[in-house]
Amino acid sequence: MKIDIIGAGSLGLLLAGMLMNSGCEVRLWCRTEDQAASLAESGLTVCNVAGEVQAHLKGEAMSAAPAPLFAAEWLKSPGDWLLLAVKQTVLHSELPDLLMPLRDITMNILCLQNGWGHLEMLQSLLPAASLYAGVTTEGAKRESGVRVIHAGKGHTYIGRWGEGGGGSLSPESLLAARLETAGFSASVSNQVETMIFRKLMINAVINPLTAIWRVSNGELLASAARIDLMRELYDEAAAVCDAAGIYREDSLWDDILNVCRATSGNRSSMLADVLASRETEIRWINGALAELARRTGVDVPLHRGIIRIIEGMIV
Ligand SMILES: NC(=O)C1=CN([C@@H]2O[C@H](COP(=O)(O)OP(=O)(O)OC[C@H]3O[C@@H](n4cnc5c(N)ncnc54)[C@H](OP(=O)(O)O)[C@@H]3O)[C@@H](O)[C@H]2O)C=CC1
Ligand SMILES: CC(C)(CO)C(=O)C(=O)O
Repeated sequence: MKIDIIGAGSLGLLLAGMLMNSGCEVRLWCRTEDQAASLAESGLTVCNVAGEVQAHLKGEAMSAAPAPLFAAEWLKSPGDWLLLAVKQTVLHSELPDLLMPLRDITMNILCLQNGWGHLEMLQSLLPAASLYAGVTTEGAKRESGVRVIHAGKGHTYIGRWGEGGGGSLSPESLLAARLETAGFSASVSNQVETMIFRKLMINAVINPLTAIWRVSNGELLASAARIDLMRELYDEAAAVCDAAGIYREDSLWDDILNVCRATSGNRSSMLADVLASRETEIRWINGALAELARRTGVDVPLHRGIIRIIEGMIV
């Protein structure tokens, strides 16, 4: 299986390193020539949280190049899967131009972004492509352009966007099997919309509060005042899901508390973005929820307020 990955950040490097280590052909498409050159020189290292090396690929084994070359190269030599491992912000701003030459091409694309709204955008941009959502609880943290930490082992659900799931020989089943061979836990889901919303609810409660209070995920549970506000955000989000007819498990609130415990030392991705003065993904997480609330006639004043607070942090 030949896999292209656009985005050589935390998740992209983790996927590339583990897939290549298990013998898969991977082409990695970076934002900068500098990172592609560093990877060709130093190779790629994946470590676990204890600092032990899980995979090391030598520089000469790497196929890394700047992303603007991707479309022309793909047309010359097509891959089986394209994995998009950039942030929502980039997916909506720079990726459309980069992918435009593939507009009429039939190809399989897996979108790994947290949040909601990107799949519709991509489907209208690339009407011939088969789009899949990848909802992952893997934890990845890039240490440098050539080194990534596998910060937490999770599970990845892969599901066809817009249509029911396929059978055992469907492209998504083969990709899930390939990820399993690489050491990940992965399976196919034919309820991908439910999975996306479940992850969105978790991110909508945890991410903005960690970013505002500048605390780790676990520190959200340190006081009753923090938990109360989390609960109020959750209740608003749950009302939106119910009004929109989106299934939600009864255990979801407890699941959110458990994510805080399981990732207690983690800096959420939104806190990391705020600390690095990068635009956050709030528009596609709480923002998507607020938009759905508007369409279903539910009021979500806390989410609306929190979106403005986070957006005001980046100038
Ligand atoms: N990290 C994780 O554990 C998880 C992440 N996700 C989701 O996965 C997505 C990616 O997250 P993550 O890997 O953490 O993010 P990172 O910011 O670590 O990585 C994004 C990468 O995209 C690159 N990039 C930016 N612009 C372009 C471009 N025009 N062309 C090619 N590459 C570009 C960045 O390059 P540069 O650094 O040079 O700017 C960076 O390497 C997000 O939507 C996130 O919500 C989901 C679950 C877990
Ligand atoms: C689950 C959580 C909150 C883990 O940090 C996450 O997905 C994120 O930080 O974006």
